[in-house]
Amino acid sequence: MTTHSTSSTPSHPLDSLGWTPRVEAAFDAVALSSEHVLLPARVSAARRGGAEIRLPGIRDAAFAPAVRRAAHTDPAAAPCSGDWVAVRRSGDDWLVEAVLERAGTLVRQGVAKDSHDQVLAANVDYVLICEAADQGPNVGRLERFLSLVWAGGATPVVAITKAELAGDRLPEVVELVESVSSGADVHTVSAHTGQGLEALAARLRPGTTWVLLGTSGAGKSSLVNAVSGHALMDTGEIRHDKRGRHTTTHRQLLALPGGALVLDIPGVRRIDVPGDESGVDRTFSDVLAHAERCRFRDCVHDAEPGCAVQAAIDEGELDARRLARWNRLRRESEWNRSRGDHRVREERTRQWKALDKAARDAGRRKRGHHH
Ligand SMILES: Nc1nc2c(ncn2[C@@H]2O[C@H](COP(=O)(O)OP(=O)(O)OP(=O)(O)O)[C@@H](O)[C@H]2O)c(=O)[nH]1
Ligand SMILES: [Zn+2]
Repeated sequence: MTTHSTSSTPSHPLDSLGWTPRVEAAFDAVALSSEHVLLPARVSAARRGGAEIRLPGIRDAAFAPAVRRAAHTDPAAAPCSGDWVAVRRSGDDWLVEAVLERAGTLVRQGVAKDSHDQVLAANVDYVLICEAADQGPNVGRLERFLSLVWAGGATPVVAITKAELAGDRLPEVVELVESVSSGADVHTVSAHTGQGLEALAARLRPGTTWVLLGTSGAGKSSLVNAVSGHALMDTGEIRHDKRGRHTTTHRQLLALPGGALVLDIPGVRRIDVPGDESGVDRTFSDVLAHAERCRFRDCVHDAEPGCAVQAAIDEGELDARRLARWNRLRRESEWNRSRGDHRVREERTRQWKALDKAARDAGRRKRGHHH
């Protein structure tokens, strides 16, 4: 990697991993209360029962097999890609003592009966949502991705990839994407012609952490390579010979030459809208703005008198299909929330039962002593 140390200001050795004052404060709080000497490290890849970590000055990722203080019952508390952790040396191993508080996460909703939410990436500043210009675009998918990103607290940026393939349709594609991306910047790019790469590269500020989202073949890897000027990621053609993606040499925390970091997470196939409805609300903030002017507070924007949403549709300000998609995502979000609540309730009941039984057993033992 090229180093850009032309300025005289000494940079913190952790800067290249995305170290920030927020993370520093979180680390200090943990380190000060520990009896051990702890070092901060960043997780480049999560593994079952451990994590690959990066420490400054140590080239290769180390494997940290034990997670001491992360809750064992909740997989969401186990280290994931992008996490900052406090580690200590133990013989030849690094032990993860604590997972530091996260900001900006990407969470896969646990929708199956017993499934937990799974944190795919942590401490993410920006998510670049890639949608290929020659395939649609699929605005419904885009809205799902946007909801997911907003709910996790990261900032979405949209990239219309393979721009040159859209030909004359490009302006139409851009307009459509922009019409559903309220609040997110849209970049029109091509890894092949170089269109829009400079503008995008300017947004990849040093020390910021990015995740790329998009369907397989959307051009994510090609874009990272083109924007960084290096073949950092395997693209479609190369992978053909390798069979399958996450091979042994696969690095999940990539440092771009400009200083930004890219977390390469396994493909997000299913996009379940998070139960946290704030993501959907934020994605559809334009529709919500109309809804605020409806006559009735509990307006369902169907056929009520004085419905400002329907009025906006009649006036051509709002696409009726967008309203339909909003309703659908809100329902899904509500459903996922209630399932999550149900799971939490069941877990709590289980815990209470176990506690109750333990108390009864203890009581029985005690009484046994008296007799
Ligand atoms: N014409 C054209 N093709 C592109 C462009 N960017 C990527 N491609 C092609 O699209 C295909 C998929 O690109 P990748 O970069 O591997 O896509 P990806 O999103 O990383 O795919 P996954 O790793 O499977 O998620 C490859 O054959 C690329 O050559 C572009 O700007 N223009
Ligand atoms: Zn209404």
